[in-house]
Amino acid sequence: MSRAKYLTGDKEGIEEFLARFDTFLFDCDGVLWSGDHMFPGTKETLEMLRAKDKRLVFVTNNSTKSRADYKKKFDKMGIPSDVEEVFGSAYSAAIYVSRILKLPSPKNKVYVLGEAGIETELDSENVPHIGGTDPSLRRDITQADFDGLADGSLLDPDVGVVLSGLDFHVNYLKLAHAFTYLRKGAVFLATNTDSTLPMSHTLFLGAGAIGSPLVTAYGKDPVALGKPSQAMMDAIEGKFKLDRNRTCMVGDRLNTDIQFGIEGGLGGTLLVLTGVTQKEEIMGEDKVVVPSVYVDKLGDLLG
Ligand SMILES: O=C(O)[C@H](O)[C@H](O)COP(=O)(O)O
Ligand SMILES: [Mg+2]
Repeated sequence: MSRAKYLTGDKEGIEEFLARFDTFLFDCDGVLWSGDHMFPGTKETLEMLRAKDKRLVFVTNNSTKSRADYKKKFDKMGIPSDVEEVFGSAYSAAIYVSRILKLPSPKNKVYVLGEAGIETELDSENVPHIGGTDPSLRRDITQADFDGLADGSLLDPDVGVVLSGLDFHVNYLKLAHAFTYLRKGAVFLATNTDSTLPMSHTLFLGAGAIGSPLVTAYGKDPVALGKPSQAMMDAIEGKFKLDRNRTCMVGDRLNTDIQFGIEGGLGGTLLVLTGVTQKEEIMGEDKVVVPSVYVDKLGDLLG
């Protein structure tokens, strides 16, 4: 038995739950889709919520895509959306660096371990950056690299931050650059530290797994700016003027999405079982992170 209420098939319970909220914060991977495969009923459920005048915000930890990239994905999936409804961990990290950390220029340059989504969002906040998708880094490390990192001749003196995210092109050379900047005093940030990535209806290495070599070598954890970080929730509240009590977080992962909603004091959290979390993880009276309600898949909200 779970403290969370099971709503699949409970038409009345669904209607009552949805009526409690004006805004739904939607996680993406594992809730709307698995990679490019949209779950059945997703499009219709989002349309139903919009027809009820609910406001939707797409809050993803996937930092490989920018807000504009997600808008293109929504368009490709046939999901009506506005780019301003997307708030990803890459954007969350970019505004943290530019508006909260605010290192004095020129020492505010970011070394990126990640994909173009991070670079695009740093550009949107006029934050200088290196690394990332630089093709010159997609090769084996050489003795000259070791020597150049050691004597500093390969280092950019303006790098003040290392930002780690999901990187499908990670290698020893990129990690060696990031590690050396950390040892030189750079601030250690992460877009998110999800251990796994839901993809093709199974799990692969997530951003947290990609950045873990740095954590092991450097001996310190990064400050993560994605879910469950409340810096992200505060930024979302500020941008969308949330009434937290009338806001619900919809997610597939207990230690990011549901924890994000609970720690953010939202009116409710809804777990779907199409992503990372399995039903057994919310069963039993001893579980710490438990959603308000759960369904097998998002489309079950259609009743
Ligand atoms: O490893 C990652 O970055 C995450 O698994 C992934 O991107 C999660 O995306 P979300 O479920 O927050 O949309
Ligand atoms: Mg997810």
